Amino acid sequence: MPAPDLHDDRLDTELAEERRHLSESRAALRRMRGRAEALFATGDRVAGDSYTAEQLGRHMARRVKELADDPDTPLFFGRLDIEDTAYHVGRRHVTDDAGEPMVLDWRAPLSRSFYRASVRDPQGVATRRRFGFVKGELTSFEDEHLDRGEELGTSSRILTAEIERPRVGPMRDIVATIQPEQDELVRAELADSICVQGAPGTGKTAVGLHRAAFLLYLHRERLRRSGVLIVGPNTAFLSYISAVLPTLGEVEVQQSTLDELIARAPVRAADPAPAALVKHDVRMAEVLRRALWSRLAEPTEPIMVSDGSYRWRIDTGPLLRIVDEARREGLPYSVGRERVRARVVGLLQRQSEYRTGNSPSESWLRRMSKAAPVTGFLESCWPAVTPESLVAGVLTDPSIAGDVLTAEEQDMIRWTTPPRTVKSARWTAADLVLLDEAAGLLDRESSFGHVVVDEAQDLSPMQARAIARRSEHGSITLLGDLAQGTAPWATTDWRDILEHLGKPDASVVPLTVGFRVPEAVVALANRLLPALGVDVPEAVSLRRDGELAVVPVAEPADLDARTLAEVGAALAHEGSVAVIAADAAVERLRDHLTAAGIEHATPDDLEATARVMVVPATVVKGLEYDHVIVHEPADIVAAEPRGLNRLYVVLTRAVTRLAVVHARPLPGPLNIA
Ligand SMILES: Nc1ncnc2c1ncn2[C@@H]1O[C@H](COP(=O)(O)OP(=O)(O)OP(=O)(O)O)[C@@H](O)[C@H]1O
Repeated sequence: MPAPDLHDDRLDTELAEERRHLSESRAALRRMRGRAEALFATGDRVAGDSYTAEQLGRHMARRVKELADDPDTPLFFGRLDIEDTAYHVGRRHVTDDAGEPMVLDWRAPLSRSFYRASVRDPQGVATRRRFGFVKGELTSFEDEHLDRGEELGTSSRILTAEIERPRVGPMRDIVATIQPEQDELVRAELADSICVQGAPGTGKTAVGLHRAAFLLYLHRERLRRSGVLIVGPNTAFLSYISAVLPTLGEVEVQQSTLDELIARAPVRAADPAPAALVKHDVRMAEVLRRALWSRLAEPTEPIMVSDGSYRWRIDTGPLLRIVDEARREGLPYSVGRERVRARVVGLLQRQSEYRTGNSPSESWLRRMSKAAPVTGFLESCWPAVTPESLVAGVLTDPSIAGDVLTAEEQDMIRWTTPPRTVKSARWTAADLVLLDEAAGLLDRESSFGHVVVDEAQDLSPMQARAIARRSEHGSITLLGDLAQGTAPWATTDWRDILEHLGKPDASVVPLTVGFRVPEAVVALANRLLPALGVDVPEAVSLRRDGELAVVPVAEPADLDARTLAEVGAALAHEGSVAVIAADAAVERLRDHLTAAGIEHATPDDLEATARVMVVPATVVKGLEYDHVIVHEPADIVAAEPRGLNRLYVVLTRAVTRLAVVHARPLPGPLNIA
């Protein structure tokens, strides 16, 4: 019989101890949750009034939710040994009944060393331990004895396994394996606005979401009041990322597309491309500003108003001064209008005080502010305007733009048949951006404490201004890749967008290490880069595994069948499968899958169990799949002006295998050997 391996024995004992710590931590978390639930149940009885009861109730409900334990997610994933004390690092704090920490939240100051300590700068850490899990079961660990000069970096087995694991379902958090360059961004100060330029799969989305969670932890009360907003490119993307923050215990972050954020009216019409381009141009802000303020007029008549006992009069001279002063104060239009009204009433009040010796009552002041001569004066000199009436005015007669737009541009946005009333206007998506700008000229927009914008390279200047209004008193994290810009107005220089966002001094930080796309696939996609007209660093993939197949099909009629055969081949492996095709081919391909009896889903269906999806090229941004089958790249390129950028996005969605099936010649830049 072979002698027992003492080394293995020691490891087994340690593993058993760690497992015990895990189950004790789970039990402690259950008790924490139990206590929170008990408090929740009695909350309304201890609260003094219904408002406090509601506030307390909401707080407790959130706390109970935050303390939910997901049996499939490890409660801790690392351990730091510092001066003979072991600290387990996990998704949230867990304390024992005496309040002693059993697991430290990954965002706690001490946990920082888990991500940053190195042999060169050990930060007091003797050993860093990473745990391997299979479905919530602790199965292994890996130690780095920093005090003995051992450091694994990206060769960590556990990191590699995490990166290479097959993808199924929505995006997961990366707390266990955040890399030092990512951690620096995640833990940046709340006051700092940053712009992350990163090649596909470098973890930009992950960094943005983890930064939001980190800021909420550190500035809980402040950000709870002002709010944190995540802006993503489309609903499929938002569904994909929606689970990340809740798994990190953050359940109160607003996640929205830009269109949803500014949707003050339904979209019922579409613009021709040239008109949309003009409407998204930053000069439209100036056009709207001019159109609005040109509505002011000089007072030409005095105000004469009676309160039933006396008659009062304000001459045009003082009225002119009031309007001029309010104009110079630079207030939003509607705020200025109310200020003018208040000053007019103030003058009436002074006259009344002078004549009667008494201060008039509140109701007298209210009556005067609504009196017909006062509102009549306002209507002629500072008329009420709504966003809809302002934009409708400009689209009915764009000549108000003067020399800001050329005559040709004015013609492009002019309504051919103006609606009978503003209410019946059929707004386009670009009009909503204008309506939002108009609303911002009329009133103050409330600002979030922090805004994360993903795929930000696609923001138009006017869209960036919509976000600027919502982050005026907060900071932003801008995430994107200039090479993935597909919108007609996509930026080629981050400084331009940052300027429109009102954060010109934000630093632009590159991320270059790719965690998604295998090296061979990155190499293919990188062939497109020189043709994209942007200056960005190439991605370097951490993944040496993965497969790439370019599949020529001789007969165009066989293209779909060959694509289906690739789906069949992919299904023999573990993980998700996506056919990505030009939008026009999507329905047809879905029908083929149905006819072949292959279960399939759409990308925004979170509940779907099917492993296969057919995804239109225009919605695949930000998403990833284990096996990607790209159907006819030439059609994807031909479908839109920035088709090559779209193809670059499409080719960089694969985690394990990419098959490019084509009957037409491959787009030129892909052919460079
Ligand atoms: N430190 C990490 N550890 C493990 N996985 C990571 C890490 N960083 C990123 N990933 C994984 O790599 C994949 C790509 O990340 P993410 O989607 O955030 O990249 P991205 O830069 O936003 O990509 P894209 O430009 O295509 O939108 C995701 O599956 C993410 O979980």
